[in-house]
Amino acid sequence: MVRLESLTVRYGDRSVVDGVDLSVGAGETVCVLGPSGSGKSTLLRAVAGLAPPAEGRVLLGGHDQAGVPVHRRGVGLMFQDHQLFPQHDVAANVGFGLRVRGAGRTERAARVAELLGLVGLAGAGSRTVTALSGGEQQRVALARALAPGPRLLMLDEPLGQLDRGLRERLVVELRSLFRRLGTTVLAVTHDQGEAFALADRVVVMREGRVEQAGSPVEVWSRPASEFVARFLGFSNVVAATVAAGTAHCAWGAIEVSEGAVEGPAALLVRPGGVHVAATGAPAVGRGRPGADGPATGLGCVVRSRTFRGDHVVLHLQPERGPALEATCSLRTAPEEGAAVRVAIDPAETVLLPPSM
Ligand SMILES: Nc1ncnc2c1ncn2[C@@H]1O[C@H](COP(=O)(O)OP(=O)(O)OP(=O)(O)O)[C@@H](O)[C@H]1O
Repeated sequence: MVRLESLTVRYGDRSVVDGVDLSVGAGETVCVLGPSGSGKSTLLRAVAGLAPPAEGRVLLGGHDQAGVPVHRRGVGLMFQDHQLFPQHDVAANVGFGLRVRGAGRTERAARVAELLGLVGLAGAGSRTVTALSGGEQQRVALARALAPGPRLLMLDEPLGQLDRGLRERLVVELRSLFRRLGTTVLAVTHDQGEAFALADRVVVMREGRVEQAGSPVEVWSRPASEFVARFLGFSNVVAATVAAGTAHCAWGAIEVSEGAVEGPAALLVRPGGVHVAATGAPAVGRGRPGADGPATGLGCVVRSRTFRGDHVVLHLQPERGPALEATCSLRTAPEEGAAVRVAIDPAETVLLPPSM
């Protein structure tokens, strides 16, 4: 449905999108994820025809879109600030694209009613858009983008301005709606939770380039780089050297898979893989084990605890190496200031390429 070949978009002499190759299959939902300024919106604008490529090609349905204007690309756009027409009611907003295309009054009314039903706003056609809640406005914007039956729906931070609870609910609704309609979707967001809940495939961007692409599970379980790991919120990353199935790092020696590439690397430890046991011993004045001892008894001090509903996140200062984050149950969480020993579970680690 969508194919980007070495797509580059420049502002002045700066490549904001830099040689991106990406495909989106029919009926697939792809979410482009990345920090602010990584080029996500520009990528979307290039596909829509709002930002001309400096190099490379945009193909939709196999056809090169060079020179094809926005309104002839057959794409539906929905932006963060949903840009509804405040002077028109809900039905006129949803029917806007149909009217532009010359659809008659009866056809328009039927299609608008159908779409309002789809987005859970049946019967709301005569309401004023300014009197709707943020979530309702979002649904109207979605119905408007879907109304002309676009072959591709593009969403830019679709749920950006809504509160967390509403976003989580809408993401689930959107996903089932897209599945039902078989809509092809290319969305951009900086919110990884949103991307992971919505997408069949996520694409992580960094400074105009694709850093990693894969299913949510693949990216989550095997981040390709320290950048991706940190972007996903993992902070336990340390420089390591791999030799004979062991990663040697400041936190100790940790078993890795037999086939692991030897030499310099970075090691990610998931917070759930940092197992904490209280020592009862004072935090200071402990004997220091060797700099590369086994990571089964790394002494740490609990710097802070953050309550997260069903678990507690502990911020630990190890006796050597960078800070560590651990999760544990409410029942077993040690107090701030407590001295603990941690064991690192090798099954909860990921070897990453060495960081630059
Ligand atoms: N019209 C423009 N002229 C010059 N520079 C621009 C223009 N539009 C965007 N940029 C720059 O291009 C870079 C990428 O912007 P873009 O909006 O694509 O990033 P983004 O990843 O979508 O960010 P955000 O999440 O903040 O929206 C930014 O550094 C931005 O300042």
